[in-house]
Amino acid sequence: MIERLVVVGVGLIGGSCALALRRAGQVRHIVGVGRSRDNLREAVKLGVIDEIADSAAAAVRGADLVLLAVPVGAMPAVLREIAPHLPKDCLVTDAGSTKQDVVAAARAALAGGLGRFVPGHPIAGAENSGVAAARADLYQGRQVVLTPLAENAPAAVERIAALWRACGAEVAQMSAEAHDRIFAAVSHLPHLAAFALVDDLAGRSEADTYFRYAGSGFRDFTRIAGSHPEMWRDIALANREALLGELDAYIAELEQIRGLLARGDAAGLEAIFQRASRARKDWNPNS
Ligand SMILES: NC(=O)C1=CN([C@@H]2O[C@H](COP(=O)(O)OP(=O)(O)OC[C@H]3O[C@@H](n4cnc5c(N)ncnc54)[C@H](O)[C@@H]3O)[C@@H](O)[C@H]2O)C=CC1
Ligand SMILES: O=C(O)C(=O)Cc1ccc(O)cc1
Repeated sequence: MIERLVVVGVGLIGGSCALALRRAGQVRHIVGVGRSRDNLREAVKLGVIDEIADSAAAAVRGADLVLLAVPVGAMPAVLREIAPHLPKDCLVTDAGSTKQDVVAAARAALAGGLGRFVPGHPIAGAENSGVAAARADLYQGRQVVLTPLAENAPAAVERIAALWRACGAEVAQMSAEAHDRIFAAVSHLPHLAAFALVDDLAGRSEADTYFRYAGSGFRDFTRIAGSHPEMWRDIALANREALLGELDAYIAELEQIRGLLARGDAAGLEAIFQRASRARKDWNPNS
């Protein structure tokens, strides 16, 4: 049982975790901290948090668990603010979409107390943000990746893993480096590609006509272009090196397809489509 859970950033991700833990009967009192007073008032109204704190520093006094669910660019300042006020046995975890930058920020802010910080990333979410989008079942059947540090005691890692399992998630572990390399390819690049396509079309003089006729393929490819701009700015910059590598690989693949198309190479095009179609169906036949 968590006696006092502090959620810094009560939006889609932090709010959903609070709702899930409450539903699982794992938490007694939830304190929310954030930038927007209106959002926090809504969080109280929705039963996501019990109390609004004026600052992260004030909130963490007496806490036994702190979840950081702010955009990754905001993590360093939050970690610096809470560091001097964390009770001795209080664990801190995060939900940031990138891990090496958040770990570096924790290392700088917590120094000797680094063992209390267990980095994490729920692989569940949506293009919607804010506490109004939070759902108790967001993590049901989804994966959470923890990237434990050498400084973490096994019991600390297990406590955070148990927290996510109580939310309905399966928990995996890998290094922060492996995490950022993998998610650059399967999450960060697709978001960039979707933003780019929609931005290109939206900037055209006949944009309304294009959008009027766009069908389900366009909808599926671009749903995530409606995602939170500030959050994705932070993710792209935090994972810049890996993302640049993935962008180069994707551009090279597009260049290859462009060459085949320009030459009218039907067999070459079909071979690529064949490989991709089979891989996509093997990955997830039902979606
Ligand atoms: N949206 C998604 O699908 C997923 C997001 N994440 C990560 O979770 C974190 C939160 O994302 P969401 O919940 O989607 O965003 P959100 O926008 O719904 O919630 C973030 C909350 O943090 C608050 N906030 C922003 N800067 C702050 C600051 N400096 N101090 C205090 N509060 C601040 C905002 O007011 C907002 O209430 C991000 O690090 C994101 O990368 C991880 C997995 C999925
Ligand atoms: O909207 C979607 O489908 C997503 O891809 C959600 C998402 C966004 C960011 C993450 O770090 C993890 C999952």
